[in-house]
Amino acid sequence: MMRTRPLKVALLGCGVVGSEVARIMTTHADDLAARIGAPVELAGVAVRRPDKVREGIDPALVTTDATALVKRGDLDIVVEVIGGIEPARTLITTAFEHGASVVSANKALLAQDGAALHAAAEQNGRDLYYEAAVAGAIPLIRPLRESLAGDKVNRVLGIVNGTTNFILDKMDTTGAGYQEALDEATALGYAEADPTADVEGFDAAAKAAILAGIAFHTRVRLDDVHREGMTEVTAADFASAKEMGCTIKLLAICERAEDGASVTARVHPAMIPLSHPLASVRGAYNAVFVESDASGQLMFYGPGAGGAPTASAVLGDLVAVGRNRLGGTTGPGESAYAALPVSSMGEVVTRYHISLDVADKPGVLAQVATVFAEHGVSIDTVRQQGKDGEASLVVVTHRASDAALGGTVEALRKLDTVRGVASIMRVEGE
Ligand SMILES: NC(=O)C1=CN([C@@H]2O[C@H](COP(=O)(O)OP(=O)(O)OC[C@H]3O[C@@H](n4cnc5c(N)ncnc54)[C@H](O)[C@@H]3O)[C@@H](O)[C@H]2O)C=CC1
Ligand SMILES: N[C@@H](CC=O)C(=O)O
Ligand code: NA
Repeated sequence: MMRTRPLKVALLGCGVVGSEVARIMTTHADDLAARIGAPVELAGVAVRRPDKVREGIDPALVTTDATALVKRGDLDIVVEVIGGIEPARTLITTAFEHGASVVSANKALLAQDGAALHAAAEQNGRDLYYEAAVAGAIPLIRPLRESLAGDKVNRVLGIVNGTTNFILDKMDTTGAGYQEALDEATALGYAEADPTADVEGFDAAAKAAILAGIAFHTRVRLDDVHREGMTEVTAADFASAKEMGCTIKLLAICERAEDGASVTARVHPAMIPLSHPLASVRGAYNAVFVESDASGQLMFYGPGAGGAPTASAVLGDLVAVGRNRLGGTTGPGESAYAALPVSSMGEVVTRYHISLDVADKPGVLAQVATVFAEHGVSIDTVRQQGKDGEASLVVVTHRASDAALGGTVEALRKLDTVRGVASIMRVEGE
């Protein structure tokens, strides 16, 4: 039966995502009401620039005072799509204190302060939902939190940043320059307000922290995630990858250690074979593999960024939270009971592709191979190319720990015959 009193929703932020949330709330109002069991009323919209024309939004609802809006006391749900840490954090906490549930797309904030926000939601008997915070439209948070709650997740691996996938894809397939591709991703609404968050891997690391936390029932914060961005990936790296039958993607990888006693989370560019499904993830699409004991391997794929896809996830949360409000209940909160330690990058085990500039003279190859052996890193293949008395040596290793590889590279740099380490790239997905 439809309740006549509407659920009151406040929208904080009306940018790329917020404007799409408002649009769909209006155009799909009847369906949303039928699905929730009560009409949804847009009760206020907090913006920074009040003079901007916002099609479909009643100017009387627009305010620059987000704090006063969340303190109104009659709101059922606050949708936070401002981004950043403050004032978003205070606004969300204030919304809980004044009786509202919260839907947010803010991965940066959740990765930094998720535990405190969950606690505030629980203390006030309200919901905190954030499907849009990871991989845009792709349902990932709810499947991990709910559908897989009876299984044991061992690994989450994937492409979780649309902007960098868009850039790397363009560099690989059209030879476009980095800046040109980044400008296009920004114009399309994929990039963060400060795109450094995308290209330096902070955004993907925040998402990795959120995914690892839910997957392993353990608190994982942004600082626990090893992070390398993609700004140093060059056309030469793509050429090396092609020679190996690979391409390069910025990956987020969260793993449970083999003994189950700890977990790791990392973000870095990696070579993956062209035959791997992640290699064909194009543009701003995301794809995430989840491996669990009983389910085996699951793949989640779809648009990972952009206004409308992200709004889809926000509205899905809005419906879920709205139903909870009507039912006088809340959904699952934070689950961190396992409290596993998060190990450092040194303990991660994977394969490596290393490109060295060396002197082209007898004995160099043996010298280099000895350094690898001394550090317990086993070589899979070596390829050498001569160029005017100098040579380039491409070594691909078997699986080794990051610590062992680090020690190897340090020792290689000390060899007189090694002129430089041109690139080191991890090889995943084999
Ligand atoms: N754009 C995308 O593809 C996705 C974005 N997100 C997240 O969604 C959130 C919003 O992202 P976008 O819409 O892309 O950013 P945006 O920069 O287009 O929109 C944010 C809006 O909030 C406004 N704002 C800032 N401070 C404010 C304040 N104190 N009061 C009221 N309004 C304020 C800004 O003027 C801006 O219009 C961020 O947390 C972002 O990480 C999540 C998934 C995908
Ligand atoms: N900037 C982010 C937006 C979605 O989370 C991205 O590019 O993935
Ligand atoms: Na999502």
